[in-house]
Amino acid sequence: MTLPLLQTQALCLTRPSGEKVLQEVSLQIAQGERIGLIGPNGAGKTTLMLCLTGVIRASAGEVRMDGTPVAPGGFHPEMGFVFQQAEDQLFSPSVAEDVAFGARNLGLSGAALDKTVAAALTRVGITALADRPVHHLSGGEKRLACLAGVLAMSPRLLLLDEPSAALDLRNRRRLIELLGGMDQAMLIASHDLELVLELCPRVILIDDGQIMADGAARSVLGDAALMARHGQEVPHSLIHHARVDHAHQRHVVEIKADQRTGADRR
Ligand SMILES: Nc1ncnc2c1ncn2[C@@H]1O[C@H](COP(=O)(O)OP(=O)(O)OP(=O)(O)O)[C@@H](O)[C@H]1O
Repeated sequence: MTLPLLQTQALCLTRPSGEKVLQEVSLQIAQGERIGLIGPNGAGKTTLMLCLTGVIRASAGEVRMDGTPVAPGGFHPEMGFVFQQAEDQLFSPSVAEDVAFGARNLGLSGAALDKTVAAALTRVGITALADRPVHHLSGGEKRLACLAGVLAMSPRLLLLDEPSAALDLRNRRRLIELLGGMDQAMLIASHDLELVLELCPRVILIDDGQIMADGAARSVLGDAALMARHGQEVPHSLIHHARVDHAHQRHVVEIKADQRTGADRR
């Protein structure tokens, strides 16, 4: 049996206030798989990503990468996390130095480091910003700089939190093409459902810290009743299909309340 790239088992996070932010989240991500993570504001998408990368410690359950437990607080360069708030991620005096930071921590230096940084800047289309102070970037430019910094570390799993937020149409399209051309696995949390539809064959819908559906993107995103129950709308480009293509509906894997046992829900 092939080991999943990343696997969680019954991941829970309860705040000191008693609020249950994640409840028994079990999922698997295969090598190279692209998954959209959708759900309303406050559903727990960011919190889940922070737990997956070990940035915050879950109250119960575990995360494994290649079968090995992910230690909270550890350095996990095989996972590249692009934060929702670019300001949380950028801190070096210039864009190039920021992009170099993680790669340098992985042991790159000299010409090899320069080459890696130049390649990452080129991939996201911000070569011209290399010497700019990070606090002189626009919101969209900051997001691209964050992405370049993560790509420079060649992670095997990318976790992208609202990657298209603040991007203009040209940069959003560039991002979709860039991500679509990559063979790394990625989990993309987004309210941009058209982007999710374009990039992700699989979608996980979470609400109230629980996985509510996990299945083929067109099936989950095209299920109007399911989407409405969780404050979502069927993406425009699917509305026609949702009306006429009932065949897809059969494949929706909605997790009913009485089935939420913490077992693998795929
Ligand atoms: N540091 C924190 N302390 C206490 N509660 C928090 C903290 N960060 C987030 N929360 C709460 O945890 C819940 C989940 O938040 P989270 O940011 O994971 O949601 P999300 O699905 O990413 O939402 P959005 O779509 O708005 O980005 C929310 O109720 C939020 O208010």
